[in-house]
Formats: sequence, structure tokens, C-alpha cells
Amino acid sequence: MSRTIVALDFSSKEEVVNFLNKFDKPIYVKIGMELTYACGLDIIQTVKAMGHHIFLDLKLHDIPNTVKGGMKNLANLGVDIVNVHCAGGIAMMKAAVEGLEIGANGNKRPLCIGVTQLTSTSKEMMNEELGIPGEVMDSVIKYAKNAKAAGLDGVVCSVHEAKAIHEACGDDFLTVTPGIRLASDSKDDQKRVATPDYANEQGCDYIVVGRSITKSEDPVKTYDLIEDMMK
Ligand SMILES: O=C(O)c1cc(=O)[nH]c(=O)n1[C@@H]1O[C@H](COP(=O)(O)O)[C@@H](O)[C@H]1O
Repeated sequence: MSRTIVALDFSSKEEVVNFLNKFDKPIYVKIGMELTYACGLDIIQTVKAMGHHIFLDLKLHDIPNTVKGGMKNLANLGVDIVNVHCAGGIAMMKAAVEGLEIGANGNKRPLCIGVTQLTSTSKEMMNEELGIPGEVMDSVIKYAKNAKAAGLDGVVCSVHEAKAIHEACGDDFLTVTPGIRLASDSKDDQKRVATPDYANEQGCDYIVVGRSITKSEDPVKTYDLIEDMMK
């Protein structure tokens, strides 16, 4: 199974289908808020029918009862991974898992992972704007331990925290890492970035790559290059 998850941050079904038609094999993709808000959840069936694996990235963050109800309705869409914000707390994350189990009704439920500190967050922003003191690493590890205590299957974090999370939460606790940039990429909104080969070295289970692939002149070639770095 591929360890590269391609973020389908598009605003129409046509763009998604054109993009996926370039690939002659099933890949792992991420459907997030941009695509879902444009096309609705129906886009999941379109992508599934093409044979791809899906991480549905809707980042639920609300009171426990609401998240439980939301997850109950996401459990049967046939996606492989769903997520919540760890900032919602342990009770909310437990409710997410409960909702998935109720919705799956005895069938295999999607994996549930928690977003720790977004990869667009720097130490300065976290300390000054968000009012969370200390190092980003400490906050990420705290969130990861909470996620594990709540029964989640893993977390979203930057490459720089993946190794410490595996040490704190175990090797089978998934680390899914966005903020991936090729050496040739320009700087943008991401702050805690790393290359695919460094992600591999750090033991990240999956990397999430959006613009480096989707905006590349030859997306399949760039995808294959990244996959090679993850071997
Ligand atoms: O949950 C995510 O997937 C996510 C969490 C995070 O901390 N940082 C982050 O970039 N992401 C997502 O990962 C993708 C990264 O896209 P690129 O920056 O274009 O590679 C986007 O779809 C983001 O929504």
C-alpha cells in the first residue's frame, strides 16, 4: 500500500476526475473541505468507484454529542480514515470513536486520527496568538497522548514530531504528516515542513502531499519520485 496520500484540494468533480485519470493505478487520496463543500459527500463514491483509498479530512471539532452524531453518519461511506481536532479534548475524541462504532454497526470502522498542531502553526504563533506556552513539540506530544487515551488510531503532525510520537505512543500509533515540500518548492502557508526522504527517515507512516503533486507539470512523475523517496 502506498504511503503517499495525495490531497485532492480541488473545487470541482471535473478537476478531480481529470487529475485521477492520469494515474493508471489506485492511489491514496485525501478529500478535504474544499472538495466536499463544492461537490458534497457524493464525490466519495466517484473517487471510490475509480478504486482509490480515501482519507476523509473534515476535521470535526465540536461538543462530544455533536461529533458522535457526525461520525455515526460518516462511518458507512466506505472511507479508510476520518479525523477530528485533538483540541476538542479527550471526551470529544472518545465520542468520535463511539459514533464510528455505532455507525459501522459491526462492520470495520474507518480509522480515526486527531490533528495535533496544524503544520501551518509556528512556535511564535502558538505562544503569542493561541496563548499556548512552550515548544510545539510538547503541545503535539500532549495532544498525541490524549488521542491515544481516547482510543484514536493515530494523529496528524509534522514530520519533526513523528519519531517522538512513536516513542511516546507506540510504533503502531499512526503518524500522518502533511507539510511535505520538495527541495525545489517555494515557501507558502506551511511552517513545519520537511522533504519526503526526511519523512521516511523519521518513520512517518503516511505523508500527505497536495500542491507539490497537484500543481506539478507532470503529477504522475512527481508522485512516483516521492513514492521512491518513501521506500
Ligand atoms: O489534516 C490535514 O490533512 C492537514 C493537517 C495539517 O496540520 N496540515 C495540513 O496541511 N493538512 C492538510 O494537508 C494538505 C497539505 O497540502 P499542501 O500544503 O498543498 O501539500 C492540505 O489539504 C491540508 O488541509
